[in-house]
Amino acid sequence: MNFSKYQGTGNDFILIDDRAKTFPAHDQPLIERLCHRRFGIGADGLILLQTDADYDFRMVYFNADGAEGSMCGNGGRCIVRFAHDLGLFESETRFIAVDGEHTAVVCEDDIFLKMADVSGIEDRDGLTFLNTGSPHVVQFVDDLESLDVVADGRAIRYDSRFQPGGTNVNFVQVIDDNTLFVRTYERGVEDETYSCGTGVTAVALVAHQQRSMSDPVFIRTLGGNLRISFSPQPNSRFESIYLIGPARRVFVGSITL
Ligand SMILES: N[C@H](CCC[C@H](N)C(=O)O)C(=O)O
Repeated sequence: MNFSKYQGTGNDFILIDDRAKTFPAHDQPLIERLCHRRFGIGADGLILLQTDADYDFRMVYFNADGAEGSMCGNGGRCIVRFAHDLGLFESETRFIAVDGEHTAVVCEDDIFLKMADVSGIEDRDGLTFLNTGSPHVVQFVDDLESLDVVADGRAIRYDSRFQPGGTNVNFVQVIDDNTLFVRTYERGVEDETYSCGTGVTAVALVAHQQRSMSDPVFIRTLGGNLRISFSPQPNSRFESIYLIGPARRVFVGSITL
């Protein structure tokens, strides 16, 4: 079985053209092994591209632990690039994912990915929480460089306030008026990743609400730079949210099952 490897700001994914629906999508140990960085290809997640009668394609996303995940923003940009490389559309596409419809535009290196509308930002006993397709905590810190993201992130990920599903955790340092540095602990990978698309989207919206940051918000991650534009609405609602940044094919190969 053939696969491609893509990365979006260092969040890396195995992409499989599953239009023939032959991939064993319920084999969780197999997906976990393929994502394993010693026993497999190595990736933060695995994404199937399937057909859909009403859209250009369907995105089915699995976390590195093999379980089907919620929406993945960097993976969304990667599957748009993959579909473009497969010749499924020219410059604009419409696809369906676990959190509903997405549109995207390919513009040279960058993919402009429209994210789901956000319906509110909560305060869960002192922690800021919102859902941008995946659940995220956003916490501002003063010194992000020296923070123990894995230990501090894991404590919040398993905190009772976010059970049963748990949450992803983003730590943010303000760099200047419209730039933030973000590091993320990702649920389902159970580690820090180089970047998280739904995570930085959550961060940008919280920065607008709590720090009056205007769009576009520029984000630095360990794996590169992203920007987020959005249209704020009353009651902490946000529409027309775009996650903008690069997504590239790294290599192609075949899996020996
Ligand atoms: N890396 C992804 C997030 C995956 C979400 C996953 N970790 C979960 O919440 O289950 C992104 O770029 O948005």
